[in-house]
Amino acid sequence: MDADAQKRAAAARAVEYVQPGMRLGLGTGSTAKHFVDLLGERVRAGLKVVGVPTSEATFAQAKACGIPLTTLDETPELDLTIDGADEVAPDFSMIKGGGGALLREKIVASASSRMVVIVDATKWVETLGRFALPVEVTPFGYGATLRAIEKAIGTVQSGGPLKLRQTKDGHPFVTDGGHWIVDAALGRIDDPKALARALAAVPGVMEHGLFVDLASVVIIGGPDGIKTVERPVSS
Ligand SMILES: O=C[C@H](O)[C@H](O)[C@H](O)COP(=O)(O)O
Repeated sequence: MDADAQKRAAAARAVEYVQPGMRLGLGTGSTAKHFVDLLGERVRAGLKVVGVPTSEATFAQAKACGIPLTTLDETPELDLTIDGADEVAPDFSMIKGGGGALLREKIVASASSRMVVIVDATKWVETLGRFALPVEVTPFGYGATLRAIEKAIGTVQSGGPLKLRQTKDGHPFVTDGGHWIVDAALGRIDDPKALARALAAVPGVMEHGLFVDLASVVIIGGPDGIKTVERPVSS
């Protein structure tokens, strides 16, 4: 099985967590796209659910698939969110935001009773940080915010290059919320909770891609099949 087939297999397993009548958070990215696709098949076969998309891309896909959609204004509490991730560690801390959807993804996941994360086996890592950590910032005061992010990281661990995410034509990548993204190449993140707190305290940071204490199940699609891991009981 190649990586894409592993993602689809994980997504297919995640569909089994969906029950009739559920209010669902619909994730973003190439793995979540498989889930939305498979959920659409179930909906067209008669399953009744309602979804809140975490990005404009997922909104368009879910709508095209015929999945009934709502918003967090109409439906502020969700039963289950299914989403991908860029890295997941054994304590279920994660890096998300490789596709730039982290802010809406975190709001939707936080409004959900459960979050099921679907990944291929390459994303399951011992320590987070090989994937550059996305930090979403408001464009106003960008230079000052960048310095403050650097300092905040320095209070917790050693830093690394911070890079403004750009489109192919050299313009800043703009998120669905109208913000920019700084990718922090940290190499390793030994204390995700402490780093999450430090980054959240920086004015100008709208959200960061560290998701801690949110996922309850991780479904990993590997070359030899699917593995489902339940969140360890925290001490
Ligand atoms: O912003 C994007 C999201 O956090 C994605 O869920 C994450 O980047 C994983 O995406 P993919 O499934 O495409 O690797």
